[in-house]
Amino acid sequence: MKPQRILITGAAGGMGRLLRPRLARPGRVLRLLDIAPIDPGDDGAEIVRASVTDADAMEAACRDVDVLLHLGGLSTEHCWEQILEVNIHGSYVALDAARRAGVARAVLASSNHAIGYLRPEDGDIDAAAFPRPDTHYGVSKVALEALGSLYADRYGMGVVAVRIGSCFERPKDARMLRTWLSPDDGARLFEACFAAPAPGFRVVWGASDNTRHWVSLEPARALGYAPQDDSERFAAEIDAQGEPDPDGFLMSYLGGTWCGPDWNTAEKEASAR
Ligand SMILES: NC(=O)c1ccc[n+]([C@@H]2O[C@H](COP(=O)([O-])OP(=O)(O)OC[C@H]3O[C@@H](n4cnc5c(N)ncnc54)[C@H](O)[C@@H]3O)[C@@H](O)[C@H]2O)c1
Ligand SMILES: O=C(O)[C@H]1O[C@@H](O)[C@H](O)[C@@H](O)[C@@H]1O
Repeated sequence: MKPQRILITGAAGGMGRLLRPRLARPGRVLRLLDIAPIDPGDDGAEIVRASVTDADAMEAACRDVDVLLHLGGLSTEHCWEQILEVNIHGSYVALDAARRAGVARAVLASSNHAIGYLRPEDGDIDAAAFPRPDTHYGVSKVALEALGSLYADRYGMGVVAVRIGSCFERPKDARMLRTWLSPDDGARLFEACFAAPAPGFRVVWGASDNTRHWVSLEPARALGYAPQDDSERFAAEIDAQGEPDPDGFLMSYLGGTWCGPDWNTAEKEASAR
């Protein structure tokens, strides 16, 4: 049987490193791509040093691939030109290379920041809510989702955009108790996205089964995701850091402080001119 080959872009990054051991298995080849160096490891992974903005390199990287897991790009706010080139154009290049190479499934790392301006106080947020991006970065994730929708409808690719909350070893603050995606649940969720039959295009929320939650997991569960972790086991430690201001940006918006003045990149760019 042909081994399942998964191309992971941005594999040198935080999530890529957390996911590599969790997604590796017999009969599967991980092809790991990044502009940054990647540990060769001893798991038989194929390493590709390339940019997601390089169409020829991406087409070569997509050859014989069954699934594209697109994590690569800028993972925080940047100036518009960089976001446009790396996150928006780079996502187009990656998806179009996948189409040309006949890759049937794409799983895209979208973000809570695509809907960052939604307010949890208005009730549990719909995972596939209409975009409310909080930054240029958030706009790039909306564009990523739109590209995914286009490639599903026009070219018949199965595409799942995961609006990831906060995927780290552990939650770091009171907001992340609401948005945390444990690395193990991250792997479970991506496996569900790889295996779901004929998903068409879906937008799902990427979080663990946190007691304190803001966004519905139902669309992800409908794909077969069965989360097993809950950030509550870190709650006592995080609560001991002190009660966050309930009216501050951190707790008022899904995107947290990214909705506040510290992340107003357009204003910073204007004042630097
Ligand atoms: N970690 C989270 O909580 C979280 C939450 C929501 C969304 N996401 C998204 O998930 C993805 C992975 O996040 P992360 O936390 O691992 O980020 P990260 O910054 O640690 O990793 C991103 C990787 O992409 C690589 N990269 C940057 N430009 C590239 C290019 N032109 N070509 C190829 N690779 C390039 C970087 O070198 C880096 O290794 C990102 O798309 C991020 O926006 C992450
Ligand atoms: O909102 C969050 O916690 C996370 O959102 C992701 O999109 C970002 O890549 C990451 O840097 C943030 O920590």
